[in-house]
Amino acid sequence: MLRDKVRTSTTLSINEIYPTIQGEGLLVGSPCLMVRFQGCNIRCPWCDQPSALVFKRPNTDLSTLLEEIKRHPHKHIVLTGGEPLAQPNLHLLVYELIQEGYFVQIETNGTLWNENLKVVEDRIHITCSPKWTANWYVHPSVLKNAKELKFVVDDNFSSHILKRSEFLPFLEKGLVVLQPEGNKEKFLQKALKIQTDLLEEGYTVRVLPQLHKLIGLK
Ligand SMILES: C[S@@+](CC[C@H](N)C(=O)[O-])C[C@H]1O[C@@H](n2cnc3c(N)ncnc32)[C@H](O)[C@@H]1O
Ligand SMILES: Nc1nc2[nH]cc(C(=O)O)c2c(=O)[nH]1
Ligand code: SF4
Ligand SMILES: [Mg+2]
Repeated sequence: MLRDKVRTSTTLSINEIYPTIQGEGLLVGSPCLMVRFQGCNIRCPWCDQPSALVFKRPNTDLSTLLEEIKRHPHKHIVLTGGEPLAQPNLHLLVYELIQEGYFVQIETNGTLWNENLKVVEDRIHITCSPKWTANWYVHPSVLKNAKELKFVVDDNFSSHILKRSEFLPFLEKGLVVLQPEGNKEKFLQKALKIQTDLLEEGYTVRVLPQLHKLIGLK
């Protein structure tokens, strides 16, 4: 059967799969299965998943990956990395997950898109985290489909980034999360100051440290 052939001939580059609580963004607190891919097209100096940036493990075929996912009770699947949209076959996994009734979230730096996702674009929760290491570039299709923008607040971040024309609609709709780099106190205070200043201008942004790091989860 064609579907079986696709499942056994398709491979993806997996770093790790583990159950946890969504520690970031608008879906924070939700029990989820983290599916972390290997490889990323950019390099952020403070990336907290450095082991996922390299290709250490051999690829996994789609059928084996689906069997592993189905062994868990979780319905919320977080596709992350590394950069999940750098996986050429990501769409084939997403099709299968949606077909099986999973809630699919993609954590992405936003620089890449996969046109094969167009047919399911309205059924994925895309969390886009734009990066200065990519000069804040976000692919137009990611901008069109993202449910939230999550900015890491570090020394390079400032609120005028949020006023860029491509990000302003998210700011106006209250769909921006400020995430202090490394949960560091100085970046938490910077994020809170930005939040207060923006409130004076009529904008509401959320400040959310990485919950999993605070409660000792991965
Ligand atoms: C490791 S990345 C993987 C997915 C994708 N490459 C991306 O950057 O969105 C997952 C999330 O962790 C955030 N992140 C990475 N390192 C961080 C750090 N040191 N402090 C806070 N957030 C960090 C990223 O901005 C992103 O929102
Ligand atoms: N608990 C937990 N939540 C997360 N949300 C996004 C993560 C990521 O690395 O993409 C992440 C992570 O690494 N752990
Ligand atoms: S884009 Fe994401 S995975 Fe890639 S280096 Fe930056 S934070 Fe890490
Ligand atoms: Mg992480």
